[in-house]
Amino acid sequence: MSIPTPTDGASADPDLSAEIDSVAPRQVDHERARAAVREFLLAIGEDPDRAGLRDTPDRVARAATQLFGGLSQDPVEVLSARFSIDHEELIIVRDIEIYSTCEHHLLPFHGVAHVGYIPAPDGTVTGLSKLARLVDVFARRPQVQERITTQVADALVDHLGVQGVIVVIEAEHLCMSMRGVHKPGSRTITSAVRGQLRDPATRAEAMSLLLGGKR
Ligand SMILES: Nc1nc2c(ncn2[C@@H]2O[C@H](COP(=O)(O)OP(=O)(O)OP(=O)(O)O)[C@@H](O)[C@H]2O)c(=O)[nH]1
Ligand SMILES: [Zn+2]
Repeated sequence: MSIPTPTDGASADPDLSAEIDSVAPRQVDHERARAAVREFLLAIGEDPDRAGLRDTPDRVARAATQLFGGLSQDPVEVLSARFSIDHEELIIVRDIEIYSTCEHHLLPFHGVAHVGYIPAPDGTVTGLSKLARLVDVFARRPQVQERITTQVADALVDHLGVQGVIVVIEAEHLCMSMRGVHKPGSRTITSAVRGQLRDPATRAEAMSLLLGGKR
């Protein structure tokens, strides 16, 4: 499979350029989620009081706290871990496993994210794990893949002051695999490129490191 040359991931869709500064914590309302799942089980013709389902509303509500935990997390906080190592060249973390939930069907999509950036001119970087945490902050929300890609790139520009960033996400959407069009195995690839990485030579170097002999 070949990856298309990434284009600027910016979009005219206001949803895609949604404000990513400090978010007001939005904790899952456990009791409300529990009641909604019980109601949903009734709606599909199930008996929520049968033995196998009795604890399901509670389990789903607890799972939602993890799956949508990103709604109460602040990307600014993740990127507050920073230090200067006087490095002004490309830094890439690739193959970051990503699990998210499609906002159209509330079904999972999963795959890998690759994040590369050129630090700010003063050589300030963030911890490598923070790039993966940043991906999770945005993935653990009801999402579309394009928005996660855009939000990760913009967070690095806005809150780490990077000179350039490239984000590529490859994922399989279960809403396309197990229902609807029924195309298991199809992969959606999205990219966002900002700043110096929009230069064709720098972008080409980043892409070859990012895909690192995988294809
Ligand atoms: N662009 C984009 N589309 C997505 C994403 N996740 C799911 N979708 C699509 O959202 C669309 C919703 O289309 P609708 O016609 O409103 O819903 P639907 O009738 O369930 O569509 P089908 O999936 O084609 O059965 C579908 O084409 C999905 O494939 C995503 O991350 N990005
Ligand atoms: Zn979907």
